[in-house]
Amino acid sequence: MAGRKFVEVGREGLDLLCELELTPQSETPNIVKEWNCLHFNDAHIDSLPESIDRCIHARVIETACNRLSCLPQSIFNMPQLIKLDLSLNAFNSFPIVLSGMTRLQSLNLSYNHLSELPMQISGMTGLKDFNIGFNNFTTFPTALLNMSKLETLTITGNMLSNIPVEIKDMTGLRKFLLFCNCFTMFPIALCGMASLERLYLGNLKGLQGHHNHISYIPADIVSMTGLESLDLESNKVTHLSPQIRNMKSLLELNVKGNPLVQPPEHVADRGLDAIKRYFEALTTTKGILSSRIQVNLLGETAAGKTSLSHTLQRGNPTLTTVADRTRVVEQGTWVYDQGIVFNINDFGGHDMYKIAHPIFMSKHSLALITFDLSEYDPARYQFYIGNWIDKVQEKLPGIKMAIVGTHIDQVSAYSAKCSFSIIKKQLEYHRQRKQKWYQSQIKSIEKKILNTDGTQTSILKAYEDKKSKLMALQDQVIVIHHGMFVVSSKTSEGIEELRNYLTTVAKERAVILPEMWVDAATMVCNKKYEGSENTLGWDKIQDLILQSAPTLWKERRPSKKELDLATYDILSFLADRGDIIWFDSSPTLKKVVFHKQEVLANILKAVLNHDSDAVRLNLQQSMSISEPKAKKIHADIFSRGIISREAMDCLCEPFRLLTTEADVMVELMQKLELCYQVQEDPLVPSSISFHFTWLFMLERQPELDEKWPGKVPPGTTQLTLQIYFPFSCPEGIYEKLSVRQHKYLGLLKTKRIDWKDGVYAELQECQTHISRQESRRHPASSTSDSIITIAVRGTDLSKMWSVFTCAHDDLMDIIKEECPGVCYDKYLVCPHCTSENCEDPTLFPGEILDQTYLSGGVSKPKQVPCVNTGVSIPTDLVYPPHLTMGWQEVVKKNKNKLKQNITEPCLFDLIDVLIHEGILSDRESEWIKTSDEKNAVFLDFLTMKPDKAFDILCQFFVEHGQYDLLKLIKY
Ligand SMILES: Nc1nc2c(ncn2[C@@H]2O[C@H](COP(=O)(O)OP(=O)(O)OP(=O)(O)O)[C@@H](O)[C@H]2O)c(=O)[nH]1
Repeated sequence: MAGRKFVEVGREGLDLLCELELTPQSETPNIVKEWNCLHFNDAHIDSLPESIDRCIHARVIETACNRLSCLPQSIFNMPQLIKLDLSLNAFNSFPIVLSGMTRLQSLNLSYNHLSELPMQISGMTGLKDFNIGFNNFTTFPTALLNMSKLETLTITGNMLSNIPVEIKDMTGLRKFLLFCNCFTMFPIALCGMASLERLYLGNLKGLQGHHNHISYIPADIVSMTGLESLDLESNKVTHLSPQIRNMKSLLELNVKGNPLVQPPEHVADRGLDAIKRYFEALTTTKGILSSRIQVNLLGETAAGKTSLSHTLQRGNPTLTTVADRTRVVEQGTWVYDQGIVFNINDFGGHDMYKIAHPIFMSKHSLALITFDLSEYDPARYQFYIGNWIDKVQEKLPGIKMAIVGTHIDQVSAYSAKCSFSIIKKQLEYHRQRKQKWYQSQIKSIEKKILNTDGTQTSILKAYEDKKSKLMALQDQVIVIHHGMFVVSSKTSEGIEELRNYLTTVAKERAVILPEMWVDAATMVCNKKYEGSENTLGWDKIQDLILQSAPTLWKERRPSKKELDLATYDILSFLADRGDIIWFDSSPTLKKVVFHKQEVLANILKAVLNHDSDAVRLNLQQSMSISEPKAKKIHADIFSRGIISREAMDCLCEPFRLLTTEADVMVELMQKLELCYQVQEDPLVPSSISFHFTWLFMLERQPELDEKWPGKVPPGTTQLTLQIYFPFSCPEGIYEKLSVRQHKYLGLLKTKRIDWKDGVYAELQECQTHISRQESRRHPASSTSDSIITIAVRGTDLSKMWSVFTCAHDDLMDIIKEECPGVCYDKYLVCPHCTSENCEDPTLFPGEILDQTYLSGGVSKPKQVPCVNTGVSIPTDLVYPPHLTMGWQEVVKKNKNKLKQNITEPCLFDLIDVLIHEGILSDRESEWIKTSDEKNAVFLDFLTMKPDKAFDILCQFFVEHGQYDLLKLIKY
């Protein structure tokens, strides 16, 4: 038993050892002999005491982040030592004393200044895991070649460009990490290594100076018969070898961030199986070089988008008539030549339809921001150009954009030149303004990081995450084609330049596709014009695929599963290039393909129409409803945003939808979170109606003041979160949040009251008030900052936090899904200040809510200062329960439920992950697996581990969809 006990020691242990060093003859205290884990990280030391060998049972020494450049000789006398962490120190040469330590299994010397290793290192016959990442190696240290027992070797972040052929002698090597070196070619010597299981040759973001630039993968890679995982992220690979499909052992392949042509990026994004199927398809049919790109024309009404779209498509100057207004989207195809085709989306400029634009835009598309140069008023830059840039970047950060001024025929050359140079300056000012915002945010987060105590790993992680997200977004700020195009759809002036630009981009993005896919795609696209169906069902799609499939493939008689997979492959490539709209993440909607996008656009237009007269006319013309009913439906839509199922059918009547199609449309509206469903009378199915938050026109009713008075009532507490969007609130964010809240209310309507910019709801004995308002105006750019406020009142803090954190998490999810590029900042308003109605309340960082656990395993102090009022307030008013108790306590509190719900295979997987991350030892794992109460013993071990263990546990539950278990430990 004694041997299994873990005794860890930190700084105090180091102090005691330093005292013992002064008295070499003294007896070693028993406690020192019991220590087996010495944590001396970040201890500001430049040497370890010679007395270290008094810790005769020490198995692990962690002394990262110090200034060590040598080791005490006595370390050699520590026979039990198996793990030594010397990372982030000052070693210029390898500490030779270690070379005789045959039992040492894991040695970390990363982030030192090593450039060579002595031959004696081969004496470390027990070494399995060796990390020399981020040193100064320019060539592979040949001393390692004799170490046949080494299993994991990390040489990340050095300057290697070659690996010697003798590497094959390292027969024990399983995992080889070579991220961020200087490889320009795949190290061919590795191809002979049948034992290698995991190989990392990618690059890490944001790392300066170290980059692998591999562009070619040799076919010989198939000889790596043991390879399970290959990482080539952010290299220059264009073609993968078709042989890759013969690599039976390969389970993971990361080729993100490569300029892929074969397979195309969208195939690679879907994982190794999709890549293998792609190459399989290339064996039955030939590969065709093809480029079909979606071009999105965006801009205000009458900017000249439709005329430009027609001019590009027809190859002749074409003007629309004024009456020809685009609603939502009009689609067209411009065939440049056989291999290059553009799917043009011409979006209506009307405000209401902007919310629908992202549905039609693919992330690999191009955006042309279009404006009428003859009408251009520099004072309205933001309206004509700026808002559109912001909108596109919010929704699809990193997408390629260009600016197009139309009506050049109506502008003199001189004024065109003037406008051109003004707009250029305005674009630059816009870019700088955004960049400045990011810089100030990064600075403020860096300040927060500096002012946070290093033990607060959880909040530090939240800050670091925010910082890296801000830095990534800052890099993408308004990447716009350097020039601006000026064109005329009347005279064709400038059209040639625009066409050249588009075709150059298309050529750069050409990919190789299996002919079978291309043929199937043509069949589906033809249905847009030939068939009478509004949507295509799964069976119909499979019919088309089978019709176009080569005989060879059909003769193989593909199983149902094979046919389903081929259908997925073809549909995802069609969706990626914007030929169809397909919601593959929804179990019911994925069986339906919206191949006629204008049908979808028209239905959205009919339902979201703000034109009261047009809707009245539509209803009056409906065959299925009486006049009084039509009036009621009209009133419901325009006063309350409510559309009954009957009304919906009536609005969709002109599109002659089949019942199944109408059902799909209704489901789609909910999936897109345009509305929530309410059943007024649980016994009457026809009382179902849909509430469109987008259509709410009413102002906040004064009666609401009774339920939610301006001042917090005595005995009640208010938790408040403010999310602040500089420049503007992205369209649809608030509306979606409001719809999403309905999932907690179910079919009940009585417990919520909506108005144009807010919702009040009663949930779990708490009151919730979510609202959106404009704050500061920026006259120079004619934009306003916006704030979404989530407030919860009640008397039971634990229930309040649960409702509050759910609403916060919903909003964060919506931002991630809908507008990952948006700028925002968030604050928790001090509940004490709110109760006192303080004009200038104390604001706590909103990132508090991004933490998953309380660092350090110790409870927070009971009080925190409210700086602006100078009083102390209870901590649980600012920190949710899981952050006041410490995650260990939360796990212990819910141990019974966790114990009952973690299955054995799941537990074993989790143990593997924790061993892999160096958190559980093999002995601990054995102990758990052989015990009768496996889950209980596991949880006991877990609560003794550092915070990283909790992160891994949460991540594991997320990856395995075990949200109930996650909720148990997180909220
Ligand atoms: N002289 C001239 N007229 C143009 C040009 N481009 C468009 N127009 C005219 O400008 C008006 C608006 O053009 P559209 O192409 O319909 O504009 P839009 O951006 O599609 O407008 P919405 O559909 O409302 O969003 C029409 O009367 C066109 O004939 C151009 O380059 N030169």
